[in-house]
Amino acid sequence: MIEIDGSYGEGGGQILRTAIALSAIIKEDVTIKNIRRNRPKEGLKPQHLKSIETIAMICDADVKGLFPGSTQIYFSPSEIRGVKTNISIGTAGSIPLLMQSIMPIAAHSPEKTSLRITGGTDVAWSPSIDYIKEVTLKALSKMGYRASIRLIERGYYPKGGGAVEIEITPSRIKGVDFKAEKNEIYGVSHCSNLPEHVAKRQADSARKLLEEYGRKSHIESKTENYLSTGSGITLWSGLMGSVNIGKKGLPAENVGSQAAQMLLDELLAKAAVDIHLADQLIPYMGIAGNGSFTTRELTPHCLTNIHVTEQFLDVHFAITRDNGLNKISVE
Ligand SMILES: Nc1ncnc2c1ncn2[C@@H]1O[C@H](COP(=O)(O)OP(=O)(O)OP(=O)(O)O)[C@@H](O)[C@H]1O
Repeated sequence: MIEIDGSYGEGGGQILRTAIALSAIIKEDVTIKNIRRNRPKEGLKPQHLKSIETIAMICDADVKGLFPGSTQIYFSPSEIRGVKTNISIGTAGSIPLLMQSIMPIAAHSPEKTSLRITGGTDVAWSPSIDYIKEVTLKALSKMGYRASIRLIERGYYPKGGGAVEIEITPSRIKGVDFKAEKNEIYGVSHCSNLPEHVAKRQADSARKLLEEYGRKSHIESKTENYLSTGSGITLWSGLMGSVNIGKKGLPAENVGSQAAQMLLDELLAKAAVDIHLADQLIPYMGIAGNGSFTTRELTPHCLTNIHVTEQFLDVHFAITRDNGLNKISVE
């Protein structure tokens, strides 16, 4: 049995997602203690509970300690199988983060996995659904990963009510040496139950700042009347993305220009992947047993994911410097 200390490094929910996913893939029991110790309110939140419940269903696992606020769980997996089911995280729990926990496992199933997930699609401290589709999945597809994602309705904090369908096809993950790419910039600026000009102003201000740096962009504006009220913007270019969520008191112009600035920070660094994709790729590179990328900054999320992945798989990640960037390679 593997023991993981959930307070290590970043000490957040990602340790849990990576540990449970890898436990299911290598079929080895795991105990995780001190869950989310470094967060203001430690223990399992609805998003984490639903992730573990869904993974337990996919691999017929025996789980102990699965309740809201729990700080220790024991997870004992069996065979992975394809499932077709609906999952409701409730309110605005992050759909992309639940997907992050399930995606590595579903690729190892002998059958397809089809999930319809309800919750939040565009919430703070999480990739947006557009980021998962346009950045994460694009990188993973280069590694042989096969999935399709369909956005049905957006869900914003606090009401949620968003819905997404994901279908994952069994696939073999292979390592890739990711290189910096030069691509056009795309984006989607959206709002719900707010005037049309909110999404438009977000898009216009992002476009304007990108133009000042000589970058042309194609940003769609969308206004809908969904269950929840909110706004946001996701920009992407190759394997770089940026996400910003609107909030009361933050002018739409700032939502757009901050997203553009975050993307520019990534593009100007000329690394292969952005700082968020970097941490997300680690478990897949571990599974593949090879691959590399450069990234602008090594985040605590990335370093923690490396540590957790190394506890489960017989891999070592080397961290070196390459032309002023951080290079991560599987050895
Ligand atoms: N703006 C963003 N764009 C893309 N990915 C993001 C963004 N913000 C966060 N992420 C990703 O979301 C994940 C967040 O993990 P983290 O452990 O912080 O979340 P969590 O499960 O909600 O836990 P906690 O509530 O404990 O913070 C990481 O993979 C991170 O890279």
